[in-house]
Amino acid sequence: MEGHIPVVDFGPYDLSKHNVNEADLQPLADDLVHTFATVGFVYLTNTGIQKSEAEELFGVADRFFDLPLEVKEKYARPQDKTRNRHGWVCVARERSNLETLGNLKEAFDINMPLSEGQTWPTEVPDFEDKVVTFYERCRRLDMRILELIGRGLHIPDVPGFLSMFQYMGRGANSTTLSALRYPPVPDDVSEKQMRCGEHTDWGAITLLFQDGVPGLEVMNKEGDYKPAPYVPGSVLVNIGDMLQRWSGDKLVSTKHRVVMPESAADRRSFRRSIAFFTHPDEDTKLVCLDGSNKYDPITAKQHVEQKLKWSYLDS
Ligand SMILES: O=C(O)CCC(=O)C(=O)O
Ligand SMILES: [Fe+2]
Repeated sequence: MEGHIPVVDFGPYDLSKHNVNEADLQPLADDLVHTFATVGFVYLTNTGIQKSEAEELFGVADRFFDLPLEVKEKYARPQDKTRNRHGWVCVARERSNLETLGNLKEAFDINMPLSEGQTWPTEVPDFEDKVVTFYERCRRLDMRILELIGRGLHIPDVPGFLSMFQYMGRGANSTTLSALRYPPVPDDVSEKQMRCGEHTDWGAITLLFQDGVPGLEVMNKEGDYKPAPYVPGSVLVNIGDMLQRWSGDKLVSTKHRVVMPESAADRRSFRRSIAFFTHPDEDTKLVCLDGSNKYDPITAKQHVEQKLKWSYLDS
């Protein structure tokens, strides 16, 4: 338990394990679903994804973010919301909710496969290779977590549920890997400014890899924000709005934010994180997994379009 967020050992189903007995996985599946139904967030240890793998990605992202503005502009994410969400997002362009200021963060979003006209930044030669490798590691871990969620929810057709994620990274699926970097806190910063304002994630689940600079806070059952610091070697996983709706509100999409750190040293530091926002294929009908008709069965694509309507400052 790190604060109010449980730490769960994913060892029984880490990425190196094959032909694992279903019965041996059920306790882990039950544990995960219980945590996602109550807290909405969990730290997974022993996933098979090493700390060094995330650090390599922080490194290539840093090399991109350190490039001059005019170079980064070439890779700016298009404003046209109907297009794939791929590219660079400059500091303070996005807001997390309608009340807050733009976030003090810079991002490179990767939504594979790239569409026509979208490119990898050639100024950082190993960017594409490192991102594609890490994306695949996240995708594989995702499929295992989703499988356990399916088992823990006692969905009758778990393979059918997993098949709704089959185009992740390959086709009509809006799963996005976001490399994030928060700049040092300016001296004259407004008290209301956040690194990332209060929000819930939109998708099914999110994998989050953080560096050691604090600031992430997750709301607890009492409605208070509590720190969610980096637990070495872990992956922080949370439920998004789409899976909350899809599960008929059994699993909870919990509010979180990234505040300015307190110590002078941390305020002078960049904060880095990688978020892997996992979505089902665009044409997936979100028919309540519990067999109820609590929500209309909109498609995953319609769900994302509703969320995109208000997330930009300049629209
Ligand atoms: O950077 C972080 O630690 C969290 C970012 C986040 O919650 C998001 O981008 O949705
Ligand atoms: Fe988030």
